[in-house]
Amino acid sequence: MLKIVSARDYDDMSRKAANIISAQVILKPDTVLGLATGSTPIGAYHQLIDWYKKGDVGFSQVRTYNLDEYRGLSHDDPQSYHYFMRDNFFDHINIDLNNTHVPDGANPDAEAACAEYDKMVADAGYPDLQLLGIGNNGHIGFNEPDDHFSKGTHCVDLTESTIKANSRLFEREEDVPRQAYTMGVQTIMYARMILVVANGAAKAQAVHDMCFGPVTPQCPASILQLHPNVVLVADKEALSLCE
Ligand SMILES: N[C@@H]1[C@@H](O)[C@H](O)[C@@H](COP(=O)(O)O)O[C@@H]1O
Repeated sequence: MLKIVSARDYDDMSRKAANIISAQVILKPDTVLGLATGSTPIGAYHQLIDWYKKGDVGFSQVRTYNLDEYRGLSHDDPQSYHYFMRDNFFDHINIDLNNTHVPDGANPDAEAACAEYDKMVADAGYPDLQLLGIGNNGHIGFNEPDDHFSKGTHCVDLTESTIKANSRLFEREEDVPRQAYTMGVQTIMYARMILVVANGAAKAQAVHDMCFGPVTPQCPASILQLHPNVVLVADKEALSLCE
């Protein structure tokens, strides 16, 4: 079942998403969280930091598994998702960094890096709650439109549209890595609950296709229609084609 929650704007979307994550962690302090990068979830992370500082929620027993990482970036590279997660979330809450996991983009052996990550996520029993953003082309994690749905963690070639979209965070478009390690669609579907966040008109088509389009690997997010417990929190612009 896919439940749509409409938010007024980015801040409202972020607070609503943070409320859902926070409730999950309060109810199950040793929650396994699947986490996402990108601009969209930053507001939710900052809201959770604020509630942590006020003593409303704690992360001492939480374990996290991120969706993806660029291949070839070291953990300390400011463009890496390792760095992003520390900078925007982990360094500001009481999480044990040993309990946080991101695919090892610094390992050039793609097969080994992906197999190792898959095993870690499986050993953790898969996320209780998976937070997801959505790409303009309907990608989730870095699972790009394709002719089949992917299974476990694997190495992907990023599409031109993703490289272009993500280049805003790099100095030059040439600096955007061309490959990434990402959890597969099947792994994402193993999460017991999935929380998708989306804002802005650029996401309207992808959000529409995710909710109401055919279930097809051409829009990887569309498979979420088959998951028993998905919540989409999106602002009005992202929902503008869903009326
Ligand atoms: N790999 C990430 C995704 O996990 C993210 O959901 C998406 C949207 O990013 P944003 O939230 O910045 O629009 O793009 C990136 O490529």
